[in-house]
Amino acid sequence: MNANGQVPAAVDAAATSAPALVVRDLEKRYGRGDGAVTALDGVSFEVARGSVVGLLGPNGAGKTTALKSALGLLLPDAGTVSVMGVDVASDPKRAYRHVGAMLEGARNVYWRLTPRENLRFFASLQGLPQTEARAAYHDQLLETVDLADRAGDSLNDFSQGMKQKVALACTLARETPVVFLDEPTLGLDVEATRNLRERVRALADEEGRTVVLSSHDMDVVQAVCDRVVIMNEGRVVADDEVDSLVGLFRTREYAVTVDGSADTVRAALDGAFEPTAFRELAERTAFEVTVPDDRFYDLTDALRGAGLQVSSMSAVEPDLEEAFLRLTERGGETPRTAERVAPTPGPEGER
Ligand SMILES: Nc1ncnc2c1ncn2[C@@H]1O[C@H](COP(=O)(O)OP(=O)(O)OP(=O)(O)O)[C@@H](O)[C@H]1O
Repeated sequence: MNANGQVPAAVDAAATSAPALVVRDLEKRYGRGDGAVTALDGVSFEVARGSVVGLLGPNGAGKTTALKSALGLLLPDAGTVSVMGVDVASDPKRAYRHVGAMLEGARNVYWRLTPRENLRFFASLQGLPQTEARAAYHDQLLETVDLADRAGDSLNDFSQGMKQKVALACTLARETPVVFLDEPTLGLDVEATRNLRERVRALADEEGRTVVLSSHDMDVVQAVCDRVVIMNEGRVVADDEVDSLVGLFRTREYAVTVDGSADTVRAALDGAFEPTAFRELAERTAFEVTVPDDRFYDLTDALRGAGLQVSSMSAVEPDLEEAFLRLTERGGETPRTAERVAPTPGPEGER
């Protein structure tokens, strides 16, 4: 719950049932002629209300350009964005009332004010009255970023990391239904990172707010996000639940140990599979092998045919980092695996 004990920020009538964020067919090129860079090449995705969605991609994938377009800070060449049902291009002020953003490199806080004064200031800009409940909410936010004991000190003496924490708390103090966080854990220490993870989940689970999070920290993304949208070279290459993306690769890579030599394994599998990471143990050989779903029994048959007895076989547990690397490793070309996770048109389920 927020300072009012309810879902924050009044939502206007047009916005009552639309998804929190709808991005449709966004295109953006920077520059002209030979030097032009295509930053967004037909980007579409939706974010359901009350969910936490990670926007991921390697450097230059177009994440910041997409977020800036969603905030109306940048005009796309084509496509539309709506926030809580409000079209950003035709009604930017109304759309902006629904969204708070902390963009990388833009830490807009007032150095002469204290953290508590900053929070009050950003809340009042949003038209939120100063109540006791709101003051208590601000204390909670300062706890989250581990600055409760510095709440009354001037920011002038704060380190960069501390100012960033204040900026994060100020973004949340606007109590907007949608929050964009660009690299929110950059520069945060372990304790503050853990608090932030919990706070982000609480924003969605307890306050019903929607968070779009861009981060290179896959542990954070895997821990807090319901879904991820992965971009590469200006396109969406995956849009799915975190568990599904990780699961895409779950049954594919196996760690195998057989009774027999590495040479026998190579002779049995080479040409048909690509065994790697060989380790010869006494009388046994351990190796890893990637197997397409429909060829698992070809693998076991080939080993058995060579007289090799399998003493252990386990799926190598992938994580989001592994999924991310596999989905983006092939440059601009959409990876084959992503065809299974490409976004399907149609509304997201409301939570
Ligand atoms: N103002 C600009 N002028 C020219 N090219 C730009 C500009 N801003 C971004 N680009 C280019 O557009 C592409 C997408 O950049 P963008 O910053 O959106 O990517 P990103 O995914 O946010 O990357 P990062 O993770 O490094 O922040 C890149 O090739 C980048 O060089």
